[in-house]
Amino acid sequence: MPDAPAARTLVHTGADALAAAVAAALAERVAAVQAEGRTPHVVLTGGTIAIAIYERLDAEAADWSDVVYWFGDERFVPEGHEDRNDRQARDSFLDRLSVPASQVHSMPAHGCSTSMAEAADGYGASLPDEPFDVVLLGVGPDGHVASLFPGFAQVHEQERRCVEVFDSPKPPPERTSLTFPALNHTRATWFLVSGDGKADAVARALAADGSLEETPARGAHGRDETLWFLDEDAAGRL
Ligand SMILES: O=C1O[C@H](COP(=O)(O)O)[C@@H](O)[C@H](O)[C@H]1O
Repeated sequence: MPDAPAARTLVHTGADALAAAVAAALAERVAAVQAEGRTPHVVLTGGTIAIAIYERLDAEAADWSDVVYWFGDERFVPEGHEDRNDRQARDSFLDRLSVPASQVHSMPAHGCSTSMAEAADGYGASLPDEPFDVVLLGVGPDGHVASLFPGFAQVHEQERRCVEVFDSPKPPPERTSLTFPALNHTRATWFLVSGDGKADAVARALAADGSLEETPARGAHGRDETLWFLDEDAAGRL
């Protein structure tokens, strides 16, 4: 298989401009896939900039109901809890754009009938065989993506597509997360990063040398495209 193309950075003046640009780019990509006669599969992330992007998604710019939505990670708290990434996505765009619940594949919540490991494996087994169209990823100041944290064994998982995470350094402590084999089964990976607090992580992720152990974001890439949507603060140490 040919090597994935090199990552590209797209730097915007601030968080608002970044959010508007990603919202427009996502609408364009979704509409382009729909024009090919396919239903796009998009992996959602949580996080501050992601919510700002979701709030800007324009009802007229694409058919948001004809998209299948997945999650890159989730907080293992009860359904409807405000810490849930799916709750944040519902509040910021899924409900507003009347996306049917059948199009949204949430990760299991605390209170489901299985263990976290079984819940993670069940989600992994439900993932499509075809590559995702776009995987959206926020990046933590420590360089984590999804719930793959520096120094955690889950960063190196090669067999399971979704895993349980205990003792997350960022609350809440219990989570489930796609692994790199699942996250990288995608045509496009878009990193969404805003703010000075993430500038070191961005610089480490894009440096020629470095380790996945220290900066998990180094491990995510798309088969056709890897884009880093940044604001000037997040790009400040490149
Ligand atoms: O815990 C998480 O954090 C990251 C980034 O969040 P932010 O608030 O620093 O932007 C997010 O990408 C991930 O999905 C989430 O579970």
